[in-house]
Amino acid sequence: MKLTLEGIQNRKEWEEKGYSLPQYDIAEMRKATKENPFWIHFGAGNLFRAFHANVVQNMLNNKDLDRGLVVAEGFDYEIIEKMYAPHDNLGIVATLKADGTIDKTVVASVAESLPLDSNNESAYARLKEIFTNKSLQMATFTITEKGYSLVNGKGEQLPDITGDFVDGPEKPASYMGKVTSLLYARFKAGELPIAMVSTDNCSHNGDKLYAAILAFAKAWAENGKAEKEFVEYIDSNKVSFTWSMIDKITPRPDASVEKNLLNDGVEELDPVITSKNTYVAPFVNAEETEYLVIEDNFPNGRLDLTKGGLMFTDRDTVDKVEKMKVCTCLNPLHTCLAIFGCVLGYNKISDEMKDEELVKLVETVGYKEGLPVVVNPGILDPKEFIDTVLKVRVPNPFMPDTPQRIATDTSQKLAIRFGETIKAYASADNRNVADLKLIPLVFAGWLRYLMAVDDAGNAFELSPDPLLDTVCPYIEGFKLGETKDATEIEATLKPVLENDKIFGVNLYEVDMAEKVCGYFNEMLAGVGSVRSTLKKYL
Ligand SMILES: NC(=O)c1ccc[n+]([C@@H]2O[C@H](COP(=O)([O-])OP(=O)(O)OC[C@H]3O[C@@H](n4cnc5c(N)ncnc54)[C@H](O)[C@@H]3O)[C@@H](O)[C@H]2O)c1
Ligand SMILES: O=P(O)(O)OC[C@@H](O)[C@@H](O)[C@H](O)[C@H](O)CO
Repeated sequence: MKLTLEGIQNRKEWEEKGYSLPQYDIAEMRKATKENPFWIHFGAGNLFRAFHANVVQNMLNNKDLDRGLVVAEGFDYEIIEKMYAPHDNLGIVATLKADGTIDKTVVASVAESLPLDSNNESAYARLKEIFTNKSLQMATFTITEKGYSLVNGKGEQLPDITGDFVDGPEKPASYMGKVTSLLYARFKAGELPIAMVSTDNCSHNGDKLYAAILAFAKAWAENGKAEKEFVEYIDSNKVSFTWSMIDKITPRPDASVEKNLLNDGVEELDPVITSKNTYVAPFVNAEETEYLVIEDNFPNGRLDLTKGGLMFTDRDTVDKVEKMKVCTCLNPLHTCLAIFGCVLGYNKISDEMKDEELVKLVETVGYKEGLPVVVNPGILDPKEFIDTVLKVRVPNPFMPDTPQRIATDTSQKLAIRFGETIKAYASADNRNVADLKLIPLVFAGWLRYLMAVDDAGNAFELSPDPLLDTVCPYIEGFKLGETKDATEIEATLKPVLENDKIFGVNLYEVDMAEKVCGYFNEMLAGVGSVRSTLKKYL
């Protein structure tokens, strides 16, 4: 059983093994999509394949759509070369249910996959052709939070960005430069309307995309590389930068799922860790639960994607629902488990949900510290949401999610995942930041994590994070078994603790720095001291 257009011709063979196959004419769908694309996605990683592409597949099956999607990959071209091209853009989605069964679907909704690479003339020309097509309604993104950044960890502009600002839209090297050059082509084609929809886990994600693209438009206009009307176009109601909230736990492709598919007879499933550190395979594995709530602002109209389960609402509701998920009911709890999971030697998130202290930790951070300051968005109930996260989704033993995946880019996530709660306590008349006992423990846990030595005293590898080079030097002087006096710790860690980009607040200004240092010192005492610190405070 080969995962190619030819390989799935023998439908009976796949269906006998329980695979759901596309119920539409793939060639016809691809032709229609190429002629009149309506949806392009940037970021060909796992979430896109498990969620966006699967939604479109379901809608194609139900005849709610007649066209699929185009995907562009602008950071890690290996994903296209190694996973999309050899499999004719097909992918297997393995949905891991809480009862242990796996739904297996061959998804064929990706009509075209293209590297967003300005050195690849034909692919770039094709992308411009897509962007100048009147039919295009939306561009979605899953490129991680750092994908929108124009600066490095020290706040310095990235060299590619500086070069692109000067050189203009002809041949940009940076991701956002490339995306802006496609929008420039759309502007030149008659200021055609479009919705730019970030579906990354960052607060007010649409604003991040807008800020990056606007910076390019302004720089190009200032440097005589684009008309000033291009800036007006980006700022006009012809181009929207909608906010969204996305939710579907999508772990990296897992060996147990690969084995299951191999046992069915599916061939050539080898996962790859690309040179840019993306974990990809011809299949993706994800949970069943999914939410995609999007601000309903589509200047070129939109098809009725509610039939695929997407929810459309106003910006204020998206804001509330995103805050509920990203700042309280899911992602902070994930980060607690990621940090302490790595330090306590766990390799599976669901196993951590059998650990008495860790369960108490996430319950307290979630229900006691976070939930009281959450605003109910109305369309999803925060209490029910967190209940399902902690009782069904995260403990699902069939989900091969790892603390190491979630620990990726922690420095980029602490501010939104915990900082908003701290700010809410600081600004409420009836609350006190000092009542937050465990959020500072998690911050201390992160500093302890950065030592890259687990609670048993063994070295482990830190997950990739753009700030490692910036923050690790402050941690270098600390050794397991060597506690220090409080002033010494604070003096060393001050530049980190006062960095509001990392924590969302300056920890000194909210009187939390001392508490974090105290916890950190306790966790330094020796082998087992992370566990004993958790026991002491939980
Ligand atoms: N996996 C999940 O459970 C999940 C759930 C909800 C939201 N998300 C959001 O989706 C994002 C992607 O998740 P995924 O599971 O697809 O990850 P993935 O590792 O499978 O794919 C990451 C994607 O981002 C791109 N990327 C990485 N670094 C980049 C950079 N510096 N600039 C531009 N592009 C870059 C990669 O090329 C790839 O396309 C997450 O960062 C998060 O914001 C993920
Ligand atoms: O994807 P990230 O890197 O923002 O965060 C890791 C996980 O917390 C995240 O992917 C969750 O699985 C996801 O947000 C669930 O919807």
